[in-house]
Order: sequence, then structure tokens, then C-alpha cells
Amino acid sequence: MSSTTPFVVRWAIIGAGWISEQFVHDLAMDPSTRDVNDVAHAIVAVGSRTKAKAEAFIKDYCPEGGFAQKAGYCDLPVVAVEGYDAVYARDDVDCVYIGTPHNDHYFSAKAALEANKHVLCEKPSTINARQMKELAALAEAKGLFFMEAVWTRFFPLMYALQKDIHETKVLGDIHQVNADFSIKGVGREYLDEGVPLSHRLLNPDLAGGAILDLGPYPLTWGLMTLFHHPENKLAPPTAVSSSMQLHPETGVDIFTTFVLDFPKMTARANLTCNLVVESPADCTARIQGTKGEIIVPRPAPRPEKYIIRLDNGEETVKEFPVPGNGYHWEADAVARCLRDGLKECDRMTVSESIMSMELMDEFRKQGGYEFPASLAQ
Ligand SMILES: NC(=O)C1=CN([C@@H]2O[C@H](COP(=O)(O)OP(=O)(O)OC[C@H]3O[C@@H](n4cnc5c(N)ncnc54)[C@H](OP(=O)(O)O)[C@@H]3O)[C@@H](O)[C@H]2O)C=CC1
Ligand SMILES: O=C1OC[C@@H](O)[C@H](O)[C@H]1O
Repeated sequence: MSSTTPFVVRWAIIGAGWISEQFVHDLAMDPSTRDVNDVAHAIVAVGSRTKAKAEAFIKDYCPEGGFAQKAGYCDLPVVAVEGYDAVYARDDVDCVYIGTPHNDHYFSAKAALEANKHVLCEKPSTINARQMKELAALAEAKGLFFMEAVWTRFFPLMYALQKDIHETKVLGDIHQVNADFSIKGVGREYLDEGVPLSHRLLNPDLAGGAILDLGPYPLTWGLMTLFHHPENKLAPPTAVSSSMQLHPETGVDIFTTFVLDFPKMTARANLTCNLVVESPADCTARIQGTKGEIIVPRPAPRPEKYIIRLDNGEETVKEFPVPGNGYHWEADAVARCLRDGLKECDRMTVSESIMSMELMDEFRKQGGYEFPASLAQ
């Protein structure tokens, strides 16, 4: 093929659920629709606990595999596989995408790494820091790539916003970041309608709750703006404090607010998530500096614009339309890392996933959210 042939990643998908459906949609998109030509994605296997479910998933969402197969860059078909272990055992898989509930991430990621597969694992990477540290050590020992799939970090919007506040310094010195990602998951009317407490959001056996499910997004806004600020020099937040309200029946957190201090900049992140009421539509994140503020409208995971409002009255709206679902940018980043032989991605490092899990462990400790004894850890 010509020198413009893209580098192809052969993906396997673990868990035929909602997020896997969203992810494969984007792997099947033509990368040139987002101005990408150097990498392309193949989907070679979908693993489910039930073979019929994997077959139906492929038929409905990725019958031709990924773009690489459609374009002739990969001649493998996409196959339905019963059981996750049978996927890890395949020789034709480069990287495994794990789209299972939180409680399973550690076990699936560990099995995939032990079978010498690179891993992109949905957020949160694990349910506690100890598990994440184990995965980090295993990936390192095996020389394999591991990344937590915090997709928002890879949006062009996030790069542009960081440039504005970290390099151009449009806001002057930054002192405060507020971010909220909340969804109406367990409001009164939902409970009255009998939304099952067994759902992964509410189920303690699946490590449900707001902090593990939604918390990664306000945390992302806090970390990408303050932790990654050049003046912070990647110093972990100090004086971490949090408050939780727990679900009366299942004990998972339904409201969590946490505060991270970054004293090198005299800056603070006030971050929140809940499963009861929606975040405000017009502002999911607000970054305040000495010259003005940036407002990011909802939703926190998939932002499409931000507004720079300066104290001198100037206002600028920056728009970043998202082609497809928006998961392709993280997939492209993984592909480039694999192409370049990197074991982690500098946009979402393994050590930052460990730090995130340490923070979440602390929030759960402060808020009294204890995992049930039945939850394997
Ligand atoms: N990045 C993002 O934007 C989003 C990320 N997520 C993350 O993705 C993960 C999955 O969420 P989502 O897709 O909404 O969940 P779903 O319940 O829709 O899918 C999860 C899949 O995991 C498999 N699974 C394995 N063990 C279990 C179990 N004990 N109970 C239920 N399912 C199990 C099932 O696949 P099978 O039966 O085929 O084996 C199931 O379909 C979570 O970690 C969540 O945090 C979720 C939504 C958005
Ligand atoms: O990552 C997520 O983003 C969207 C939410 O609705 C979902 O529960 C969560 O897992």
C-alpha cells in the first residue's frame, strides 16, 4: 500500500452494552470526517457473556467491523465470541476495549493484560486505587499499553481551552473552577415508577453511585484546568474534602461534592455530581481568573462550545461541533500510542488514573460509602 496507509488497530470489544455500542459506532466512522488520516480502526471481535447477544450487537451496530475493514485496510471479519476470556485468547486482537460495569473493570483488564493485550478500559479505571496500582504494575511488567477511557480529555475543545487558559492566559491567573455533572437518575418519580435498584447506577454490587460513574467528569474539568496548569507542575491537590448523601436502600452515593485545593496557584476546584437532578444546561463548568471567566455549557462529558467572558466586557464564543459520538478521538490517541510503541498516553496517564482512584477512595471514606462484602475487590 502507499505511504499514506493508516496504522490500523484491531480492536476487541468486551461487553455488548450501551457504551460499547456508542464506541463501535465511532470506530466504524471514516476518520477523514474528523480530519484524521494516519490511523484507522478495525473491530475484529465482540465478546459477550452470551453469544447470541454478541451476534445481535454485531448485526445491529458493526456488521462490517470498523472503518479499516470497510476501507480494505484490514481483511478480518468481526466475530461474535462467547465469554470474555475467549476474546483475550485470540491472536488477531491488538487492543481490548472494556465496556462492562465498574466492578468488572479490574478483572477484565487484568485478564486481558495477562493474555498480552493492550487495554482501553472505561471509566472509572477500577473501583479503588489498590486495583489500579496492580494493573499499572502488570501493564508495565508486560510492556503493554493501558489507558482509562476518559474521552472528554481528547476533545479538540479541551486542547483549545487549555491553550487559552494555560498558554495565552486569556483569564489571567486562574483561581477557581466549578464543575457539575449530574443526571436525573433516582428522582422521586423514578423511584415511584420502580426503576430497578439493580441498575448499575444504583447497585452496590456493581460499584454503582454518582462518584464512580459521574465523578470522573467534574474531576476531569478540575484536573485538566488546575492540576495540568503549568504553574501547578503536576502537584497533586491538597486539602481534599468531600460530602456524600447515600441512597437510603442501596447505600451508594447519590449526591457527592468534593473540593480540591491547588495552593501553588491559590486555586480551588469545587466539583459535584449527583443522580437526582440535572446539571444546569447553561453551565457545566466555570473557570474564573483575574481577567474574567470561561463558561462551558452542558454536558460535561461531551462539550461543544465555551464562552470567554472578560471583565472588560468582551465576549467570545468558541464552537467545536462533535462528529459522531465523540469517542473516536480517544481511540485515535490509543492507535497513535500503539503505533509509536508507547505504554501509556500522556493525555491520560496511568499515574493520573491512580491519583483519581486515590481521590475517590478518600471521598468514599469521608462520605461513608462502603462497598458490600459481596463485591469482589
Ligand atoms: N464514556 C462514557 O461516555 C460512558 C461510559 N460508561 C461506562 O461504561 C461502562 C458500562 O456502562 P453501560 O454501557 O452504560 O452499561 P450497560 O449495562 O449498558 O452495559 C454493560 C455490559 O457489561 C456486561 N456485563 C458484565 N458483567 C455484568 C454484570 N454483572 N451486570 C451487567 N452487565 C455486565 C454486559 O455485557 P454482556 O452481557 O454482553 O457480557 C453489559 O451489557 C461503565 O463503566 C460506565 O461507567 C457508561 C456510559 C457512558
Ligand atoms: O460516563 C457516563 O456518562 C453519561 C452518563 O449518563 C453515564 O451514566 C456515565 O456512565
